[in-house]
Amino acid sequence: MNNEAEIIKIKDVRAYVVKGGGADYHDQSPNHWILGYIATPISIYPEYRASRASWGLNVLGSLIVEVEDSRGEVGFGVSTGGYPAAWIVENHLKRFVVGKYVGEMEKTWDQMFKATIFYGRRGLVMNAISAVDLALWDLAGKVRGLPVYDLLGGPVRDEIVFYATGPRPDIAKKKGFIGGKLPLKHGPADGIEGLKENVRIFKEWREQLGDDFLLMYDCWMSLDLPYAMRLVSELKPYGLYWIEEPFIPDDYWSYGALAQILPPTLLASGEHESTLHGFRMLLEAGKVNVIQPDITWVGGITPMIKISALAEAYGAYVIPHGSSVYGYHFIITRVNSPFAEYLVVSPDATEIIPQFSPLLLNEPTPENGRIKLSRKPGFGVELNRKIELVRVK
Ligand SMILES: C[C@H](O)[C@H](O)CC(=O)C(=O)O
Ligand SMILES: [Mg+2]
Repeated sequence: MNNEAEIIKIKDVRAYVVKGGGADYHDQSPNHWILGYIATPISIYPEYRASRASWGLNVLGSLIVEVEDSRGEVGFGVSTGGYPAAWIVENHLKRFVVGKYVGEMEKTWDQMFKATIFYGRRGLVMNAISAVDLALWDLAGKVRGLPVYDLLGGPVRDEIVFYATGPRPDIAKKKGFIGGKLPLKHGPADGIEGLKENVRIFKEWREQLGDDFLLMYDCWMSLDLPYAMRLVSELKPYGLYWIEEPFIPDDYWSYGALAQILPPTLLASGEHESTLHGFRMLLEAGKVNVIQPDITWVGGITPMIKISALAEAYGAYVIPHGSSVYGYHFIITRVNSPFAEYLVVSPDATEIIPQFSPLLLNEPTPENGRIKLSRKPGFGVELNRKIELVRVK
């Protein structure tokens, strides 16, 4: 750390909310594929089965946090969490940031986490902490003139390869992705007919796409153990690479039970998990092979360093959920993160557009299924000032 950076202090923190896509990629118009007929825990209620907008998956909006240092340099970070998370940043977290020197991420994170345990640990509070932490890493990179991946120890590979999440794995394959993750359509409430339909959809894609293309199913917490066991048994002959998030995050024991019948199919989960201890439970009791922290939800880059090291000790991959550029800067520095997720956010899943569209400028987007990161300082992206940022106080 150069001496100059040591004495540069943070003088202001600002929180904003943006509606319409961005880091809250579920905040889309109701006819977007991501809000359609996809199994969720609340699908057991027929009135909430056909559309994920019906029960409010798109209510939050994106959170943006800016941190400004005494020389006027600004770093920013993003998350979901919308207005309530922005309020937490302005009215609670700010005090742990203003007056710190640029680069004090570990101490700031520890203070923000410990001061919010009484109402936090997960969800909105971790969204808020994430955006602050990412803003601090962005600023630290800008002050030093280095990309965040250099602050994390430097790249272990030249480029990142991707799988794509969405209902059109055929387009993903044509565009050079190494695999596709399908949203599971039916959950237990759709009965045996729904289960057979889930299997039929998967089988047809496998036959169309060939054996070497990775194919996964994302169950978005919607299954119970007996259903998951049967689904996996029926999909194994068709080369299910991983089954993702079959159960609600706290049910580590169903994860552990399912893990016993899975190999060679992998068990993936963790996008709604947080804290080092939460991931320890997922790895130890849940026996997951792939953990998927979302860097914009889990608390930012700072906790990722520990969580990723823990996963390595368990022989597990770390393939962050979503996370866009924040994930890319982390993944490129970690041996146990062999590829990345690209979440298809074009409404009909036919185009490859930036994951956090329209929030960021210069957001890297896979070309031929891969990305080479630039050497721009910080995370190398800027806020798109043409969209409406609403300041929250
Ligand atoms: C498609 C999934 O249901 C969800 O919207 C995104 C997700 O969980 C993932 O990308 O993983
Ligand atoms: Mg998922």
